[in-house]
Amino acid sequence: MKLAIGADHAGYVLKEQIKDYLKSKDIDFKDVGTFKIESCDYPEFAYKVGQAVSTGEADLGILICGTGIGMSITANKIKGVRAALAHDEQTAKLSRQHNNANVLCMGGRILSEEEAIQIVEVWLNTSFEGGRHEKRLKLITQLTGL
Ligand SMILES: O=C(CO)[C@H](O)[C@H](O)[C@H](O)COP(=O)(O)O
Repeated sequence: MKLAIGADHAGYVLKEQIKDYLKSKDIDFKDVGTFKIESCDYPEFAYKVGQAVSTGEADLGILICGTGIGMSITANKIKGVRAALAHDEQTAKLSRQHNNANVLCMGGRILSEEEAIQIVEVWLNTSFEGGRHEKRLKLITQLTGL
Protein backbone atom coordinates (compact mmCIF):
# COMPACT_ATOMS: atom_id res chain seq x y z
CA MET A 1 0.00 0.00 0.00
CA LYS A 2 1.19 3.50 -0.83
CA LEU A 3 0.02 6.68 0.85
CA ALA A 4 0.21 10.31 -0.24
CA ILE A 5 0.40 12.86 2.57
CA GLY A 6 0.22 16.64 2.54
CA ALA A 7 -0.37 19.62 4.81
CA ASP A 8 -0.34 23.39 4.91
CA HIS A 9 1.59 25.38 7.53
CA ALA A 10 -1.11 24.69 10.15
CA GLY A 11 -0.76 20.95 9.62
CA TYR A 12 2.97 20.79 9.01
CA VAL A 13 4.05 19.70 12.52
CA LEU A 14 1.38 17.01 12.70
CA LYS A 15 2.34 15.81 9.22
CA GLU A 16 5.91 15.26 10.36
CA GLN A 17 4.69 13.36 13.44
CA ILE A 18 2.42 11.17 11.32
CA LYS A 19 5.32 10.48 8.94
CA ASP A 20 7.34 9.18 11.90
CA TYR A 21 4.43 6.87 12.74
CA LEU A 22 4.18 5.65 9.11
CA LYS A 23 7.91 4.95 9.02
CA SER A 24 7.66 2.98 12.27
CA LYS A 25 5.02 0.79 10.60
CA ASP A 26 6.97 0.46 7.31
CA ILE A 27 4.17 2.13 5.39
CA ASP A 28 5.32 3.58 2.07
CA PHE A 29 4.32 7.22 1.52
CA LYS A 30 4.93 10.19 -0.72
CA ASP A 31 5.07 13.60 0.95
CA VAL A 32 3.75 16.34 -1.35
CA GLY A 33 4.59 19.15 1.10
CA THR A 34 4.54 21.67 2.56
CA PHE A 35 8.10 21.22 3.70
CA LYS A 36 8.29 24.27 5.95
CA ILE A 37 6.28 26.06 8.62
CA GLU A 38 5.85 29.34 6.70
CA SER A 39 2.32 30.30 5.63
CA CYS A 40 1.09 28.63 2.44
CA ASP A 41 -2.20 27.70 0.78
CA TYR A 42 -3.92 24.39 1.55
CA PRO A 43 -5.61 23.86 -1.88
CA GLU A 44 -2.23 23.20 -3.51
CA PHE A 45 -1.53 20.23 -1.26
CA ALA A 46 -5.11 18.94 -1.25
CA TYR A 47 -4.97 18.95 -5.05
CA LYS A 48 -1.66 17.04 -5.14
CA VAL A 49 -2.81 14.34 -2.73
CA GLY A 50 -6.23 14.15 -4.40
CA GLN A 51 -4.62 13.74 -7.81
CA ALA A 52 -2.30 11.01 -6.52
CA VAL A 53 -5.32 9.06 -5.23
CA SER A 54 -7.47 9.81 -8.27
CA THR A 55 -4.82 8.55 -10.72
CA GLY A 56 -3.93 5.49 -8.62
CA GLU A 57 -0.42 6.71 -7.87
CA ALA A 58 -1.44 6.38 -4.22
CA ASP A 59 -4.00 4.02 -2.70
CA LEU A 60 -4.92 6.38 0.12
CA GLY A 61 -4.20 9.96 1.17
CA ILE A 62 -3.84 11.95 4.38
CA LEU A 63 -4.31 15.74 4.51
CA ILE A 64 -3.87 18.12 7.41
CA CYS A 65 -4.63 21.83 7.70
CA GLY A 66 -5.75 23.86 10.71
CA THR A 67 -9.20 22.30 10.92
CA GLY A 68 -9.11 19.79 8.06
CA ILE A 69 -12.09 21.60 6.50
CA GLY A 70 -10.29 23.38 3.66
CA MET A 71 -8.46 20.19 2.75
CA SER A 72 -11.66 18.15 2.64
CA ILE A 73 -13.54 20.76 0.60
CA THR A 74 -10.76 20.82 -1.99
CA ALA A 75 -10.02 17.10 -2.15
CA ASN A 76 -13.70 16.22 -2.59
CA LYS A 77 -13.77 18.21 -5.84
CA ILE A 78 -11.39 15.71 -7.46
CA LYS A 79 -12.86 12.77 -9.37
CA GLY A 80 -12.76 9.51 -7.44
CA VAL A 81 -11.79 11.13 -4.16
CA ARG A 82 -13.87 10.43 -1.07
CA ALA A 83 -12.28 12.63 1.57
CA ALA A 84 -13.44 12.34 5.18
CA LEU A 85 -12.80 14.89 7.90
CA ALA A 86 -12.31 13.01 11.16
CA HIS A 87 -11.70 14.41 14.62
CA ASP A 88 -12.20 11.10 16.43
CA GLU A 89 -11.62 7.38 15.99
CA GLN A 90 -15.28 6.46 15.54
CA THR A 91 -15.77 8.86 12.64
CA ALA A 92 -12.53 7.68 11.06
CA LYS A 93 -13.61 4.04 11.35
CA LEU A 94 -17.08 4.70 9.93
CA SER A 95 -15.59 6.70 7.06
CA ARG A 96 -13.86 3.50 5.94
CA GLN A 97 -16.68 1.04 6.76
CA HIS A 98 -19.55 3.00 5.21
CA ASN A 99 -17.98 5.55 2.84
CA ASN A 100 -14.84 3.76 1.70
CA ALA A 101 -13.06 7.07 2.29
CA ASN A 102 -9.77 7.15 0.43
CA VAL A 103 -8.49 10.43 1.89
CA LEU A 104 -8.37 11.22 5.62
CA CYS A 105 -8.45 14.91 6.58
CA MET A 106 -7.52 16.11 10.06
CA GLY A 107 -7.08 19.36 11.94
CA GLY A 108 -3.60 20.16 13.13
CA ARG A 109 -5.08 22.84 15.39
CA ILE A 110 -7.73 20.47 16.73
CA LEU A 111 -5.95 17.21 17.49
CA SER A 112 -3.02 16.22 19.68
CA GLU A 113 -0.31 14.01 18.17
CA GLU A 114 -1.63 11.04 20.15
CA GLU A 115 -5.22 11.57 19.01
CA ALA A 116 -4.18 11.98 15.38
CA ILE A 117 -2.04 8.85 15.37
CA GLN A 118 -4.86 6.81 16.90
CA ILE A 119 -7.17 8.14 14.18
CA VAL A 120 -4.67 7.27 11.44
CA GLU A 121 -4.15 3.79 12.88
CA VAL A 122 -7.83 2.93 13.04
CA TRP A 123 -8.44 4.45 9.59
CA LEU A 124 -5.67 2.43 7.96
CA ASN A 125 -6.80 -0.78 9.65
CA THR A 126 -10.51 -0.60 8.82
CA SER A 127 -12.03 -1.99 5.61
CA PHE A 128 -15.04 -1.00 3.55
CA GLU A 129 -18.11 -3.08 4.41
CA GLY A 130 -19.59 -2.97 0.89
CA GLY A 131 -23.18 -4.24 0.66
CA ARG A 132 -25.78 -1.47 0.91
CA HIS A 133 -23.00 1.14 1.01
CA GLU A 134 -21.72 0.15 -2.43
CA LYS A 135 -24.91 1.34 -4.11
CA ARG A 136 -24.66 4.70 -2.32
CA LEU A 137 -21.09 5.26 -3.48
CA LYS A 138 -22.18 4.51 -7.06
CA LEU A 139 -24.97 7.06 -6.63
CA ILE A 140 -22.44 9.73 -5.61
CA THR A 141 -20.61 9.19 -8.90
CA GLN A 142 -23.81 8.97 -10.96
CA LEU A 143 -25.27 12.15 -9.50
CA THR A 144 -22.15 14.31 -9.34
CA GLY A 145 -19.93 12.86 -12.06
CA LEU A 146 -17.13 12.81 -9.49
O1 LIG B 1 -8.58 26.28 5.50
C1 LIG B 1 -8.49 25.96 6.63
C2 LIG B 1 -9.70 25.84 7.37
O2 LIG B 1 -10.40 24.83 6.76
C3 LIG B 1 -7.24 25.57 7.26
O3 LIG B 1 -7.47 25.26 8.58
C4 LIG B 1 -6.09 26.54 7.16
O4 LIG B 1 -5.03 25.84 7.74
C5 LIG B 1 -6.28 27.85 7.89
O5 LIG B 1 -7.31 28.58 7.31
C6 LIG B 1 -4.99 28.66 7.92
O6 LIG B 1 -5.18 29.82 8.69
P1 LIG B 1 -4.07 30.94 8.89
O7 LIG B 1 -4.73 31.98 9.75
O8 LIG B 1 -3.72 31.46 7.52
O9 LIG B 1 -2.88 30.31 9.55
